[in-house]
Amino acid sequence: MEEANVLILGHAKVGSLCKAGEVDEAYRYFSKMEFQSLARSRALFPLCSSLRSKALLHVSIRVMFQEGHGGLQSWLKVELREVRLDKIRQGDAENEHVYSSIRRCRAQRKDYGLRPNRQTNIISQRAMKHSILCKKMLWEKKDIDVLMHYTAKRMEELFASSAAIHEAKCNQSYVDRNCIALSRLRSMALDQQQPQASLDNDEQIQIQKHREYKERVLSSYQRLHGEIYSLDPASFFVPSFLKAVTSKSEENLKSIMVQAAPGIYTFEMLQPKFCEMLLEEVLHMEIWAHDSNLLLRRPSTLNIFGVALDDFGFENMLQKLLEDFISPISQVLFPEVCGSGLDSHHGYVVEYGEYIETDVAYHVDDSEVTLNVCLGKQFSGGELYFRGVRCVNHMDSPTGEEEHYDYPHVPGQAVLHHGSHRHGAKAITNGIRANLIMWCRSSTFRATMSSRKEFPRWCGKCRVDRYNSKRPV
Ligand SMILES: O=C(O)CCC(=O)C(=O)O
Ligand SMILES: [Fe+2]
Repeated sequence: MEEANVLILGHAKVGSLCKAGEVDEAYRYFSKMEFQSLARSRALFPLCSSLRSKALLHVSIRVMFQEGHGGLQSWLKVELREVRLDKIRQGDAENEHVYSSIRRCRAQRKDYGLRPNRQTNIISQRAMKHSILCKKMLWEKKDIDVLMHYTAKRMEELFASSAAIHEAKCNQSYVDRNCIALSRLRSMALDQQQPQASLDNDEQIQIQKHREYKERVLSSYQRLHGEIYSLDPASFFVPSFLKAVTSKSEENLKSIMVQAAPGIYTFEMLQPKFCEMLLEEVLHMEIWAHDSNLLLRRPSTLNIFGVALDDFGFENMLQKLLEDFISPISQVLFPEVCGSGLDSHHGYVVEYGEYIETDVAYHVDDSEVTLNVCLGKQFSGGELYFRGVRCVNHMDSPTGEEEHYDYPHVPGQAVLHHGSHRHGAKAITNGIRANLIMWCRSSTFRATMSSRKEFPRWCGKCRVDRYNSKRPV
């Protein structure tokens, strides 16, 4: 095999087998991939001359970048699915992500030699930069060859790293609470009222950094669509939503809501034009950050790709959306947590793609109520799965059969749920999905919650326990 003929663009395993002269083994891998109907990935593997002789003569390098990445990702998923299935067979994983204990999870992480958060952070930052550059090139319509050249250089490294991340994530089966800590810090960061003395040194440093970050963004970012930074209900919302909420009638409000499952409400909300503009704005932010050598802050510990909108000047618009629209709806639908209204928020856009990031770990939000609206674009998979509402004491308790609900995202459509409703998002299997998410909070609820002794009525486990304790033995 002539070394010079070896062109390795993609899969680390196939690549290293080729390099080592293990052509038959490489071919076996490649055939397996074809067998899994991943034929379009073919173009990603411009293999060495010996492989070509095995009927792969028509391999073309000039494949669209996204298609190529899709191929790789699919291949990765096939492998991971097998790993996961093995674990299920061994009785080592129950019910997708949901039931297992924290102890087992920690042990597994140790096995992989990973500290997922740190590791994920480092890799994701690299992947993020890579993705943004690629997006930017596509945006500027650069020659696809240049793009492929860049991709080729980075792919092997990124691919190997993301395999490790995905493996770690697939085994994460307890409720991820990191997002709560980070979000607490974030909300403190810009809140001058917070008694700073109660914070430790690390927290103070983080807060200061966030403040500086926000100042830097706000002072130099040039908006693409200035008009979406102030709330314009008539152009943002579909007429049915606008009419129902502005009528201020509980009956009208309920008439546009579908209760998909207990405590999960869906309704048509955003106009396609607004979704499109918001997505363009987010891309514009990412490109600007890349060009300015600014590492974008992640919207939460759960998401690698996406932008915290409040850092970019959307704070007032989202606050108005909260006060005028989401709060009145939530007072009707979730009186137990926001009867007195919602008064603060954390708003962001998240993005998922076959290559970038496909799913979200099982978690609860740092919110009383969460608004989640799909912005598009075309995708399959990525369902939001819900597994029952729980208070902090019962976060990892099992899910009852009746608490299982999977919601398929639809562009423009919103879902509103209790922040403590345990949930996650399944992997998307095709395309790109982006969502606008707003964690909505009530200071009144938080103040009274901390002094309350009795069980919360909204927690599924507390309810069952109370019922059982009252039953005659
Ligand atoms: O991607 C989604 O739809 C869910 C994301 C989510 O749950 C979150 O960001 O808190
Ligand atoms: Fe969430």
